[in-house]
Amino acid sequence: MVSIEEAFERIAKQRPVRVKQHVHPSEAVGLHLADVVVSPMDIPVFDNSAMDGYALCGESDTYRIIGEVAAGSQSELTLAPGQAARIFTGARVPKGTTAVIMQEKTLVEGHALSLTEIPAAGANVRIKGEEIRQGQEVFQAGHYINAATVGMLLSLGITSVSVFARPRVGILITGNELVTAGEQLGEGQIYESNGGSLQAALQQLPVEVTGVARVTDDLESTSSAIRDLLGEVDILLISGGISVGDYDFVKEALAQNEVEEVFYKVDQKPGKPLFFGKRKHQFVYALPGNPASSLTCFYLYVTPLIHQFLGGAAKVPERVGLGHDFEVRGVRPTFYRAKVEEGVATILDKQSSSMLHSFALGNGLVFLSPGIHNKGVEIPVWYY
Ligand SMILES: Nc1nc2c(c(=O)[nH]1)N[C@H]1C(S)=C(S)[C@@H](COP(=O)(O)OP(=O)(O)OC[C@H]3O[C@@H](n4cnc5c(N)ncnc54)[C@H](O)[C@@H]3O)O[C@H]1N2
Ligand code: MOO
Repeated sequence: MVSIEEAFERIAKQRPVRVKQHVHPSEAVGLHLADVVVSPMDIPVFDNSAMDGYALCGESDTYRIIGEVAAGSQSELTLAPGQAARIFTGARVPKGTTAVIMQEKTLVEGHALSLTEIPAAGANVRIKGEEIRQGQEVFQAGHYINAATVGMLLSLGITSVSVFARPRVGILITGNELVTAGEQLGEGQIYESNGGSLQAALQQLPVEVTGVARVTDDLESTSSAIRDLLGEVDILLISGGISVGDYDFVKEALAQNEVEEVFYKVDQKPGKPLFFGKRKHQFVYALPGNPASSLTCFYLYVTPLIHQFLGGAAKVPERVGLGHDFEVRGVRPTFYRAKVEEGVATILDKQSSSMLHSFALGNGLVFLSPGIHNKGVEIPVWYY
């Protein structure tokens, strides 16, 4: 058995093989850039107006309006001192423009324009290249691609970026007692839920879920299902069958498939019988079958490895205040499902590892060591 810190460390030490891939920016959100991005062009692309109003040439009280430029139009208009042009936001400013005045600050009579305020030189003109220059490094390798990055790349006309590929993740569910929702429950049976909750948790991350497979509790089928899945995934998540019962075959089946143990059992509650192992460049987690244990282990120990595949850093837990006195009975350091609001954590009722309701009502896992904790102490939280 390892400590929680040791388990985190052994995962952090892994160096998954990151695969570079070229994708359209619209498919890259949530990923990290594998290479620098150098701008192929200036942004703004040309000098243009930031306002609907009038392009002016020179400083004067009145101007003569000699034409109009709309956004997207191709105007060859050139202004001489004392001349103005009607202009709209985003339109290229005519040659000779010294400033743009917004229309609210003008009086117009026919072709005569007078100003109620004198604009500073260059006012309301967005200059070609003022944001980004052609040849400039726009993003470093490793940059996290958020929605704005997608927009920025498209505004530069970029249609292909190099990213680290989404890891392929497979799920294998063990348990003879499990029945799929929608089917009839027999004696001693329960509805299967870990496949769905793990898949849902994965859907919130940039990974490719290869599928959810099911296997009965026997060594041969478990071993052959693991063999098949290891043919197609980077990370395999197995649910259940990892404890010490007579029908728990996962550990033996992993050994049969040459999956080396990195650790087995963590001194924590819930999720003690967690197994983490690897085979060459592939990783396997055998998550304890209890629904809250399986999801807790996923958030704590699977997500950091996924971030390593993607080229990002693991999330550091935030610190929040404990909203009430609380005693951790027993000897195992414990993760509790909590509702965290405005920096204050309330530990929810019904925390057994078989219970998902508190997990569903909460928004974070808080960590407490055994003993008494007073209201207001700072504790770490992993939001989910
Ligand atoms: N003698 C011991 N027994 C147990 C120990 C122990 O140390 N010694 N550890 C307990 C702890 S802690 C956990 S956690 C569980 C983990 O056991 P397994 O990983 O082998 O999981 P299972 O036995 O297959 O299932 C446990 C529990 O969860 C339900 N389950 C399993 N899979 C699903 C699923 N996909 N959807 C919904 N519910 C599921 C299953 O019916 C069991 O009730 O072992 C303890 N025992
Ligand atoms: O490790 Mo188990 O999750 O406490 O029930």
